Amino acid sequence: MDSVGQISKKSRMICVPIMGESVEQILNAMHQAKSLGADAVEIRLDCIDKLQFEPKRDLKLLIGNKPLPVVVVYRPIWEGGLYKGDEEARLQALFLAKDLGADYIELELKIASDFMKEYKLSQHSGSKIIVSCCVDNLRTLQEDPTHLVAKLQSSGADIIKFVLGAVNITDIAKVFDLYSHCQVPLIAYGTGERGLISQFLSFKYGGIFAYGSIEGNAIPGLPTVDSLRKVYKIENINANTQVFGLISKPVSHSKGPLLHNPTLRHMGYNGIYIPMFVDDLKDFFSVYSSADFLGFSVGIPYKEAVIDFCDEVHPLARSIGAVNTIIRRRNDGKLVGYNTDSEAAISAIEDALKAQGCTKGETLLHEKLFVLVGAGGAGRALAFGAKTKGARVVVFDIDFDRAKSLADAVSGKAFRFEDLVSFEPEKGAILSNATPLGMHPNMDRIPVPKESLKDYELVFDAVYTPRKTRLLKEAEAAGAIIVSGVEMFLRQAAAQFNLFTGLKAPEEFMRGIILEKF
Ligand SMILES: O=C1C[C@@](O)(C(=O)O)C[C@@H](O)[C@@H]1O
Repeated sequence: MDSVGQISKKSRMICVPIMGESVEQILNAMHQAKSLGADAVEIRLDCIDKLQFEPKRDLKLLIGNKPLPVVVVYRPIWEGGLYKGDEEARLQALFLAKDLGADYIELELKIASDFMKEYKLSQHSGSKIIVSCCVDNLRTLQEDPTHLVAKLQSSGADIIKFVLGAVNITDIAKVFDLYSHCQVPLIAYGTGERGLISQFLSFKYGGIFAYGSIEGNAIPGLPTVDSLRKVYKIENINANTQVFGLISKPVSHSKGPLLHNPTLRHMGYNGIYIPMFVDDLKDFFSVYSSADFLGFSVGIPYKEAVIDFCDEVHPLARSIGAVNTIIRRRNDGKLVGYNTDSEAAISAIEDALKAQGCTKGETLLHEKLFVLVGAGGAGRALAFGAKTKGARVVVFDIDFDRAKSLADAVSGKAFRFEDLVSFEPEKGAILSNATPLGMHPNMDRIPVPKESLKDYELVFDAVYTPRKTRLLKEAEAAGAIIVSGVEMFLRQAAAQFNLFTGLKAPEEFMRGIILEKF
């Protein structure tokens, strides 16, 4: 906001919605939001216990003691809120909030014009008026969202707000489109996990608010303020920021954003790396086809299926049958798929062998028995990598056919998962886990019986949360060299960074982040 109280499209704020049930809770949360780096808070009066709420007394307390600019919302049940009482009393409370000096009051589109007439409110006088509209599902909406935006604008609002229940991440592209149809400052976002990207990218498209929560998962679809400030640093985002993202389902477990975002900044690259909850690859690639979306990591369960959506696939990725990295080639916009998992895992294993004094030069895995558990995307990358280095590969998977087809592809042998218990590896064998067993939160799981671990020279676990899985702890106790999935994660991400940006990834910097944050 400038000195005459106009809101410029450039004034951008991180706002925390507060849904406390008592005035005391709200006051505490406002202070917490401030200490975490929020610029504004949104108080939901309809969440306060209605038996305790006394508008005059409580609004005085709340507005009189606000540590940050405050948006007052009193959401009625007919717009998805909790307020069920008398409409006149609700509107009077909002007017009172304005009188008491609330920085913003929010009015629902249905009542905004009448309210402003009745209370003789005009733009640019005292509190700013936000006029909002919440839509559950684009598919059942009777009109085009741009019409709604036009209606919101003609209400005379200082700021307009469009909130959408995001059913698919592709809905959010429609939300981004609204910015180009809007002459007044706009707040637009999608709710839920599929709407998350609308908060990260709000400032790219010209939004004036991005919402964050105080604690993780408190409000589905909201990142924490702390992460918006420290991981994503969204205050730096602008129209030219290039977008990289992880396509996955689920996606929230990934530590990719913790690693890629600081690295992009460290290299002075104007980019952001965000989690993208994708339900349907075809829809996703047809909607997010602009040059702004420059590269993607691919996670579970899409590493194999995504091949069909690449215009070109690197031969290694093609033979593995799994792509974990896609770039939109800058000169022709084509999607090119790569696999950075394979080299990452195999080089991590070889370096660990070298560090322990095994010196067979380039051919450390040559002729070694490579026992692989799990024949999914990660398993395929490991099997092909090991085979390329001359190892003899054996594959276990709960789906025997899957094990067999991978084993055949690398001239190896497949075994039934049940036989893992009695399998006796030769001395010096390498064990690799490429199943999710042992991953947070099921950290007590182990893919092989611990008694069998003594025979392995080295044990690798592709799981990277936790850093030292139960499998690795037991293997270490049995005397094996251990290699954590964190090492593979780091290396695949560094190779991805090279492909995404065309720059040489600062590996030592990235390693420092891993040591500090993982
Ligand atoms: O397997 C992984 C992990 C990952 O999916 C993630 O969760 O960040 C990112 C992928 O690039 C990588 O191949």
